Amino acid sequence: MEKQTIVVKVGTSSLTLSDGTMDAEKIRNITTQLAALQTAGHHVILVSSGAIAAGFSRLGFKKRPTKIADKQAAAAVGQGLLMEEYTKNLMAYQIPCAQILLNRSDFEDRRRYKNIFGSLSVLLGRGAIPIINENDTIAIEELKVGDNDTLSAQVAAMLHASLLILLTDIDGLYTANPKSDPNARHIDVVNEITPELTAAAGGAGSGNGTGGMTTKLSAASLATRAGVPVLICSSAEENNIVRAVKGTAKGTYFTASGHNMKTRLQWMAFYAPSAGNLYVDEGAAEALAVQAKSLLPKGIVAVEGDFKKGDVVSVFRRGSHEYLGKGIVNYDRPDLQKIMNESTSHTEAINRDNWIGAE
Ligand SMILES: Nc1ncnc2c1ncn2[C@@H]1O[C@H](COP(=O)(O)OP(=O)(O)O)[C@@H](O)[C@H]1O
Ligand SMILES: N[C@@H](CCC(=O)OP(=O)(O)O)C(=O)O
Repeated sequence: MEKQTIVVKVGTSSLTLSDGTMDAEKIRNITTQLAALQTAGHHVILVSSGAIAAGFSRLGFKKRPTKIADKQAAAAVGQGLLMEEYTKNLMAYQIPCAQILLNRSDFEDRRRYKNIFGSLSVLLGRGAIPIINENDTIAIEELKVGDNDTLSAQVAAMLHASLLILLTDIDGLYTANPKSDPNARHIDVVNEITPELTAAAGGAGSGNGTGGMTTKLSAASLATRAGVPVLICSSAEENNIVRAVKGTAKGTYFTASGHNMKTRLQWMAFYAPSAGNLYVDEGAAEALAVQAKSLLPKGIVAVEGDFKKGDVVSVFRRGSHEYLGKGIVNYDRPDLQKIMNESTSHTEAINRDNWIGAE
């Protein structure tokens, strides 16, 4: 096996018993497989849900709570218990594991983004398995929509992983939710995430999981765009993580649509807030969208926002306001405003290397 970086995301539905509490046997099974991959020389990162499941009964709830504050409290208790379980299992293989709690928004701040990358790189370089979960106590949207799927895609993209494995309680994506539609057919390979496919993806199947296939598809969209293929497969099949890496697991495989997007461009494409808008004429729109050229000040017809040199701005076609992409601008707004629309040669407004076009 060639040495690879593998990100595995395991959902609540794959870590729990039918009453919603943590299943230690399932955790042991997953860690055994991760240890096998790590021992074979791969870099392995686990994104694990399950904190709420591990904590609610210890906190005196009879069943999995539904109120946000209750879930956050349960997760605060359960996260430690979950890590205790992973640590104990991985210690048997002398593999250190690390807890990292993140939220989607941590990727939007450039310094935090770099820090995540920095510590993950050290952990992987020193043979540890990072175990990531949402920072549930402070999560706002994530607890409602089950965004560990997205988080795992963000991590896989950042690390230029060879594969993102989304382990769940079903063996892949179907044309409809098989739990409610007996005619649903399994989809083996997805080369393009079309609106029809998104419409076929429904919400969570059990009372334990959140997000269902909807969040798995948006995760697959982010990862594949950054150049990382994705496999959705079942955690119930024996040894399925190892089989997924070998290419023999049954599941739905999403081929990478992009090419190994540079980490700096990923930040710009997926997370960077836009500090302003530029509107360009037809010639400039053609140069950007078709000829893969830089944006010159002469092609800009209007600017909006109080942006500064080095900020990320969005670019639109004049008239139709079609979104063309995002880039790092080389001027403060007042300076660009003075020279826009002028044909004298100037430094590019956005250099091609700092540009990411719309899909
Ligand atoms: N088109 C579909 N194909 C397969 N599963 C689907 C589909 N639409 C909805 N689902 C549901 O998604 C569930 C998996 O998501 P979820 O319960 O959130 O799991 P996890 O906890 O692993 O994230 C499946 O059990 C299934 O019921
Ligand atoms: N962060 C929460 C789970 C949220 C989540 O994404 O759940 P799932 O859809 O089961 O992966 C927890 O640890 O309980």
